[in-house]
Amino acid sequence: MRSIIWEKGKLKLIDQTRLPLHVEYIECCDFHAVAEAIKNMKVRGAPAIGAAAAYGMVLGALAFEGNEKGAFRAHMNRVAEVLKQTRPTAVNLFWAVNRMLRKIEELSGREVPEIKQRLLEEAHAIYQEDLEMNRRIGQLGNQVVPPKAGILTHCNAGALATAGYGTALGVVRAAHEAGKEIHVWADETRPLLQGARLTVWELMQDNIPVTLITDSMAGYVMRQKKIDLVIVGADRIAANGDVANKIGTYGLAVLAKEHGIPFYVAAPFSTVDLALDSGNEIPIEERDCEEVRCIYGQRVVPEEVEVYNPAFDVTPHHLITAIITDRGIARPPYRETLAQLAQYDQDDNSGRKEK
Ligand SMILES: CSC[C@H]1O[C@H](OP(=O)(O)O)[C@H](O)[C@@H]1O
Repeated sequence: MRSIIWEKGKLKLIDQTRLPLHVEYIECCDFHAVAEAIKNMKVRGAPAIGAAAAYGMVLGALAFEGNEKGAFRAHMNRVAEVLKQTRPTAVNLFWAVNRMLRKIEELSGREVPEIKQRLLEEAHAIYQEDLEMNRRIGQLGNQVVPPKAGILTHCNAGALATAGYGTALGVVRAAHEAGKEIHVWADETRPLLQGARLTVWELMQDNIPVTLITDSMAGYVMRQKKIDLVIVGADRIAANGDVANKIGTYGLAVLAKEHGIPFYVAAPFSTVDLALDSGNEIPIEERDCEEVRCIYGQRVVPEEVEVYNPAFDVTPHHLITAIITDRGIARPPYRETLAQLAQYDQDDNSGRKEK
């Protein structure tokens, strides 16, 4: 399935808040609609948020009337700020919007109509590159998956969270396609149940064996030796290898360490933020308390109970076995190996475009 479709000058998104019971697309005709879809998690997942925001920039550009370049740039800076204010943790959002702003600067000598067309091409490139990166992540990640493995996942880092194929689930798909005997144990992932609603749905569509567990069962299934490796996605990776990911990831990493189970993170290199020295600097989104009080809009707790709802946590690098990226697998010491992979893109002669 495709979570993001550009069609006839509009952006179509699967409404992920309605899955799996309803497969519905929403149509975004302007950048405000894209911002609302990101904020309300109708589209979610770090790479998917980035791609959606890039197309949001295109919608903003197409709405600009006239050809005065200074006014166009001022307008696009306002569009960028609206999109950047939607969610603070996934660096892919800021990476994608800034890449679109750089493209506008690169084209400062061109006329506005041409800039608009080139922005659409750049958004398509971001989307297509993400798809290619995920397949590369899958290929590389397959190396760490034994011929027969129980794999624990958390949240959804699949096709729905990206331009397609997935990051953590990209590794799962590649192992399955390679004929390995894998069984996925999917954490439901409270409070919004991305694991129960999205990961399970994706894997069942691909006939990949999956068992749903509650988040609190993870330690017990590890103790029962059902798990051979844990693999999760990421929303932001600091220079020292600390990883921000869906709330509950840190606890999984501690449990994996206790049980001697390898713990992998899979992400495109655009998720690495070398400007941040450690995970202490990663902004953690806190979301509406009603997300914890209700399930599918049905309140399940006493009204007005105090709630704390951080959407992410930070897993310290010493709990992470390896970080699987499209540029290679980084292992400790991450500060050095991530910096080497950053250089890889400058040296890469495979014809891939510079970011
Ligand atoms: C492929 S990155 C997916 C990443 O994003 C999710 O967060 P959210 O559902 O709030 O957008 C989660 O952290 C996943 O690991």
